[in-house]
Parts: sequence; structure tokens; C-alpha cells
Amino acid sequence: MSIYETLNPMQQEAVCHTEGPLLILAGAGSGKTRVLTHRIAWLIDEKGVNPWNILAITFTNKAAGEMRERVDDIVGFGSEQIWVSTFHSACVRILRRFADHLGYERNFVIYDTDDQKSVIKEICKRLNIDTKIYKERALLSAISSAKNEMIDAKAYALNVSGDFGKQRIADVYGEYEKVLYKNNAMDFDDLLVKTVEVLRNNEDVLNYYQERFKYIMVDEYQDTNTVQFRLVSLLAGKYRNLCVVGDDDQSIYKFRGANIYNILNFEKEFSDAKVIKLEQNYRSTQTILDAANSVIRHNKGRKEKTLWTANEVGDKIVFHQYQNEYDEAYQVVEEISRVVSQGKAHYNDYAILYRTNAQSRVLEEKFVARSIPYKIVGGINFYQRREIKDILAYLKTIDNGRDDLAVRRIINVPKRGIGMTTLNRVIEYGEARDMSFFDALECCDDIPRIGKTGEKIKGFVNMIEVFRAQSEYITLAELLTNVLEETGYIKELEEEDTEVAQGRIENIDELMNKIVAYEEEEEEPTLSGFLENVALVSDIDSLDEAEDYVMLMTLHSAKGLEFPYVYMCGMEDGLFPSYMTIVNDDPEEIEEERRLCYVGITRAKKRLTMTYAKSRMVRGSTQYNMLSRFVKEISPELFDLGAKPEKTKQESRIQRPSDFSRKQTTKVATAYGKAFQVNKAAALDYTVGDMVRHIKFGVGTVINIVDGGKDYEVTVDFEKSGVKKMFASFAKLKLID
Ligand SMILES: Nc1ncnc2c1ncn2[C@@H]1O[C@H](COP(=O)(O)OP(=O)(O)OP(=O)(O)O)[C@@H](O)[C@H]1O
Ligand SMILES: [Mg+2]
Repeated sequence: MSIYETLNPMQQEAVCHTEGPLLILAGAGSGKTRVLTHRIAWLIDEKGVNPWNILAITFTNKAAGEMRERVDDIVGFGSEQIWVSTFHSACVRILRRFADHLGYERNFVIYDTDDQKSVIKEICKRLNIDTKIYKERALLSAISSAKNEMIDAKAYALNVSGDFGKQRIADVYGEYEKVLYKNNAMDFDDLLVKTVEVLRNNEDVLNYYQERFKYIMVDEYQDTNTVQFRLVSLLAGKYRNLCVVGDDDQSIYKFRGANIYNILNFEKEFSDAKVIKLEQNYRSTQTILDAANSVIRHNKGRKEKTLWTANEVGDKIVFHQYQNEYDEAYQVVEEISRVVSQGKAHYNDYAILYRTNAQSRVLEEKFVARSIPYKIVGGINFYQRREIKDILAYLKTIDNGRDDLAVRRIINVPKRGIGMTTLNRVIEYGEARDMSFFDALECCDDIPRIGKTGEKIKGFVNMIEVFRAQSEYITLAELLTNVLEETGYIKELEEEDTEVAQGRIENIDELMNKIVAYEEEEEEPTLSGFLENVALVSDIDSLDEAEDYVMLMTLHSAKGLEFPYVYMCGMEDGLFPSYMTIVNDDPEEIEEERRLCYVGITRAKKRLTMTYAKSRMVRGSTQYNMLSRFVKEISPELFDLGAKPEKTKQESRIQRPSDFSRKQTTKVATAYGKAFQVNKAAALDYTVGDMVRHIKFGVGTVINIVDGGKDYEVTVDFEKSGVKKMFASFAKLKLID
């Protein structure tokens, strides 16, 4: 049977429409990616197109890898000639060849955020710009947005029209471009911008690539931004054989400048474009598809789509409610383990999806405890993350300082201006005397040629010693708080103010949760005890080799992928949709989160399980959340509500070799544990979900309560005035019976 017979008539039409622009707009699982791979095969096998003339662009490296595999399978010989890559790697390839046309050396370097920041810092100093007012990160993000909109430094400067703030940004932007050029460096946005520039300004280069890429395909088109759109239109400018596929309901990268209007732009720029809609979903059961549709229906201003499936009705959506995130993780892992051990599924039939990276920690610990192989897709295991390693290195150094690697890891993190030459001298000194690195640091006065850096070293040693002294009389959570504050670690991340930095902060918060849970449960908590406990769960080497593993990933990373069994964990308002989305109360943000939910649901082929934890520790304090609004949007008849969670013993929050009884404690650490006090949950006479009355705002529903130490922070959704956050003692909310 020819592979084309495995396509439906609309898909076949899309595959065979090889000449001229083509837009495939279709819902999840309708075979868009499949059409792209089959189109490549068709071009080569049936149209005799040279594989060399084909460019396929995908969104992530994983997607590129998968597409490459699918193409290899159906094309066979010659498939390695096809460019299957992400936007960025395609651009790097082009620039490595033609960057000299822009006056760059071809071996230009690519700057990461740290490099960019030091450039900005240096410029601000030179221009006398106060970085307290003009934050480095804000400057960088203004420059990045400008680049993604293809506004260069000159154009930016022309547009400031007397706005002093913008003028400063324009000054920095101009200088920044000069410095990068001088250093033969490009930042991430440059890769795209400069490629467009090379193509625009050099007819021969443009000609070369237009001739080369006679057939261009772009997957996940809904998440392209302005400069990416420009790039594609330039490349396809001559032959116009451009096929883009996307789904406006799955646009989830607006925060990175993705521009959903590119779908409209496409129809404008390529007005003769053929538009094909695919309506049959092949991936999911009827039930899963119904659930997805019932959620996405709540978004306004979307293109209404019909999506049906011939697949069976299938299992109901499973919904579980748990006491807390530990129960949730425990039960999910147990369930997977049970089914797999019965031989009914493989580990890699499963994916666990969550909203934030930090949620992986508890799940990972349960997997390690059960010796079940798992892999974090598109990310890094919790205990391997940079910030977690850094903070643990601080704690190890405070604990005893005998771990040279740990001390060396943090001596200059955050930057303290202690250079490599100095450090080598300290190492040499220590090795000659058989001392630990930390002991050698303590002797820095005696080390020759240390000079002024000695003061900086002493500052570091002193700080560690103060922490050591403190650790005698404060709790571990307080110690961690002090480390985060005194070292400036958190401040640096806060100032960076990027998506990545925010993720790092969330991970550190999660480590705080771990410490608080450890202290609550342990009879005699100690720093060494905590570090041993961590070593127990972070030792995952043995599981690394497995070929069959459960996949854990954020909802964002799951785009384009599919799995027989999907778990969506943490289905709570305040987590998903995120807390900030709810507080900002911006309908567009909620819609973006809803699209993310749609992406999550539609990853599942056979069965979808959604889980909800009534309480969850956030920054060291227990938070009670309401069920996610997205779950409520799914019609109740689609759920298997009989599937109540089995009553199990209260799940331990920490991993330990032997069983023990959980110590009941009322101690609760606040955000960064400044104050410790008795849990006052009994002090409020209302709880999440209750109706309350406020003297000014009227009637509303309590949607969140956070124990903020001295007071409770209560979030209420008022019928008239929307969501408001307030302190319980001031709000004087009255419970309505
Ligand atoms: N005509 C078909 N016959 C059988 N299976 C199909 C057909 N079309 C697609 N499929 C299968 O349906 C699943 C979904 O296809 P694909 O991943 O291409 O969808 P998609 O539209 O790209 O989804 P997403 O929007 O999530 O990226 C895949 O397993 C694919 O092999
Ligand atoms: Mg796809």
C-alpha cells in the first residue's frame, strides 16, 4: 500500500498541492505534521525534487529530531540532504557561511544572557546610566522586542519623540550594537535579524538560498514571530512554494513575541494562497476530543473549527482529587507502576504534564523512590538544575566545607570579582599542604601574590562563617532564606526578570518547600541530615540508561507530541491558570493559558487523567487552591467521577529509607521564612470556595488563601468588582451561610 493511501482526501490534497503557497489551518491531531512529512516524501518520490531543495522548519529540537526520523523512515536514501531544523539553527547555518557580507567574521560568537548583561552593564557605566532606574534586564528586553519587530537601533532612535526614557534605551541600543559588532558577536535575536539582513542586502545570497530552498515548510506556524515571518517570506520569495501549518488554538508563545496575526499576514502576503482545513482528528478518543473542545470553546475571537474523530468513545476522563502534592505524586507514580507491572503498558506510554518546571521535584522523588525510570523532556532533572546545584553547594559549604567542588562552584556565584588566577594560587597552596580548598581560602593572608582579591576572599569566608554560626540557632528554612538574601542570589535573578530567571526562582522556592517539609517531619532536623536526604533522592544515575521511561515535561514542551496516557497534574486555579494571570485578570492572558490547556488535553491518545491537590506548599507555606476553572469547563458527563482516590496512608513529604510516623506540627514557614508561627487556619471562619461579603466590594467567592506569616492573604472573586487580594485582618470578610 502506498503511503498516500493512509491519508484522507483533504490530507492528500495538501500533500499534492506542491506548487504555490499553501496554508493548512487545523485543530490538534488532525495530521498537520504528518502531512508535512508525507509532502516531503511526495516531492522527492513523485515530483523528482532533489532532497537538497527542501527546507522544513519546526519549533523545537525535539520536534526537529522527530520529523527527521519520520522523514528518514519514509524517504530513505538522500533524506540527510534535507534541511530539517529550527529557525535558529537554520539561521546559524546560513550565517556561518555568509556573515562576512555583514562585516562579521564567519566564526562569530553567540552571546547568551550573561554575556549580554555584562555588555549592558559596561555600556551603562560608560554612558552614566543609573541601572537602578534603567534595569539591565529591562533594557535588554526592550532591545529584544525591538529586534523581533525588526526595528534597528537607528529606527528606534528616530521614534523616541522626546520621550526621555526611550531616548536612553535608544542610546544603549546603539552602543550595544556597536559593542557586539566589535566583538564579532551576535545575540539570539540577531541570528534571525542578521539572516534577514544578509538576504535583504545581498542579491546573490538571496538568490542562492531561493534557488536552494525551492520547497519550504513550516510546522507550528501559529507561534512564529514577525522576524521569522519575514525570513520565510524572503526565502520563499521566488518560487513561492511555501507550505505553513498551524492551529490558532495552540498559539502559546505570545510572551516570546509570537504573533498570531502571522496567519492573517500570510493570507495577505500570499493572497493566492490555497487554504486547506483538516477536520478529522486521528489521535484521540471521542471523549478526549470532546473535553478539549469544551475547554477551548470558552475562548472568544477564535476561528471556529469543526474537529471530529472516527475513533472510539474511549475511557472517560479520569479525575482525582488529593490532599496535597505529595499524595498526588505518590498516587500517579503508584498507578503507573501498577499498570506497567501488570504488563498492560510500557513506561514510555505515559507522559506527565505540568504548568511549571518546579512541579517536577515531588514527582521525581517518588519515581526515584520506586526505582521507576523517568526523563524530563525539554528540561533538566530538578537536582541537576543550575540554581539548585548552586544553593546546595552553599549549604554543603556551610555544613562542613570539605567538598572542594561545592566550594569552588560558589566562590564566585554571584560574581564577587575573584579571578581564575587567584583561585589557582589558592588551589596550589592548598594542594601543597594537603588542605581542603575552603581551609586554604581561610589562610589567604599567607598565600603569596593574592593582593587585593584577598579582601574579597575574606568577605566570602566570613559570610560562610556567619551562616555557620547562625545555623546553630535558626531553622534550616531561615538559614536558606539568609543564604538567598545575603549572597544576593535571589536579587540577581529578580533583576534579570526573564522567563528563565522566573523559572529558577520557582525552583528555589520548591527547594524551600522541601526544606520546610523536611523540618516538619524530622524529629531532629539538621543540615547534614537534610543534605543526606537530598543525596538519597538526587542520585538518579542508575535510572539514566533506561530506554523505557515515563516522560515528564511542562505543557509548553509537550507541543506537537502525543502519548497513549497523559496525566495533567496540578489542575488548580493559581497554578493553572497561573496566579499572575488570575491577579492581572487580563482576558488575553487567560485565553493563552486556556490554549495551553487545550494543547495538554490533545496530547492524549487513549486516556487523560487530571489531578488536583487541595493544598500545595508554595514558598514554604501551605496554600489552598480551588479546582482549576479549566476542569470545570469540561462537561461533567465526560468525567469518571466514580474514580475517587483510594484512601491511602498520608503520604510522606520526604523520602526516607525507613518508615516513620509523621510528626504533626503546626509550624509553617512563610515566604522565605522570616517569621515562624502557629498555623492560624482555624482563625478564619471561611475557606476557599466559600461565599463572603466585603463592606465595599460586596459578595464574592474566596479563591485562594495564603498564610503570609503575620496575616492571611485572601483572594476573593467579587461578583461586581472582580478578583481582589487582601489581608484578612483588614478585609473583615463575613461568611455568608
Ligand atoms: N490519515 C491518517 N490515518 C491514520 N493516522 C493518521 C492520519 N493522519 C494523522 N494520523 C495520525 O494522527 C496522529 C496526529 O497526527 P499529527 O501529529 O500529524 O497531528 P498534528 O495536526 O500535527 O497535531 P498537533 O496539532 O498536535 O501538532 C499521529 O499519530 C498521526 O500518525
Ligand atoms: Mg503537529
